[in-house]
Amino acid sequence: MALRAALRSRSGLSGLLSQRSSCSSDIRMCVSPLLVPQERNYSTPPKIRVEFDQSTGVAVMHMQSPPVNSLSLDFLTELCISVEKLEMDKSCRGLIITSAQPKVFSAGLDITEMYGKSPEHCGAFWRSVQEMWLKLYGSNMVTIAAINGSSPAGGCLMAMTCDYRIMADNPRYNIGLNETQLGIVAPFW
Ligand SMILES: CC/C=C\C/C=C\C/C=C\CC/C=C/CC(=O)SCCNC(=O)CCNC(=O)[C@H](O)C(C)(C)COP(=O)(O)OP(=O)(O)OC[C@H]1O[C@@H](n2cnc3c(N)ncnc32)[C@H](O)[C@@H]1OP(=O)(O)O
Repeated sequence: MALRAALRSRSGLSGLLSQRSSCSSDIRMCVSPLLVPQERNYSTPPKIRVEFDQSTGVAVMHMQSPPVNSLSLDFLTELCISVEKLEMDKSCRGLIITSAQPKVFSAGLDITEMYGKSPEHCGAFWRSVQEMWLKLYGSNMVTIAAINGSSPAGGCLMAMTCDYRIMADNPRYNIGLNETQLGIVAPFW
């Protein structure tokens, strides 16, 4: 419901984008080396589950945030912390990212994080988006997106930052960038 409300109100999204565009030139400087999980609500189930096989050196990261693994601040924070932990374990050489949700890899940025929120919250959210793709793109591990469902927008961005992508062969699964349809303009970064 909140997504539909946000999509109806383009002004909410464009407000966010104009804010972010104004600080787009210093996005890299905004990125913190470590995301502090201040806003993680520990009473909720984990959104990320990692299985690491010591014998192969390969970790599988299951995204398990119902219904559609949308990239909320909490989700991105957990994901980045999980990647950091694996990075610190030198025996982990490869990372496979996949979805535990049926039919959807990731629905992209959580629209509800961009609608009716304070500038501070929007800033923290945007930094977490940047942190996610910089961390995956810059990872020393071999990263693979096992795309077992639709992966629009930010979901596509996440997949694109991996070294390899393998997508389930199902005509119902979509992947690509749809910001223009949403009225979002990707800022410089
Ligand atoms: C912008 C620049 C960013 C970075 C700069 C760096 C690089 C630039 C390069 C890339 C840019 C990356 C861009 C990111 C922008 C975004 O990601 S904006 C988000 C765009 N996402 C979408 O438009 C996806 C919309 N959703 C869908 O298409 C479908 O929901 C989906 C195919 C994923 C699943 O379909 P289905 O299984 O039928 O489920 P429902 O549609 O019924 O949805 C179930 C509930 O989930 C809610 N929901 C869906 N998507 C989102 C979302 N993105 N955020 C929050 N909530 C979402 C939906 O409302 C349903 O909830 P309800 O049951 O109604 O309560």
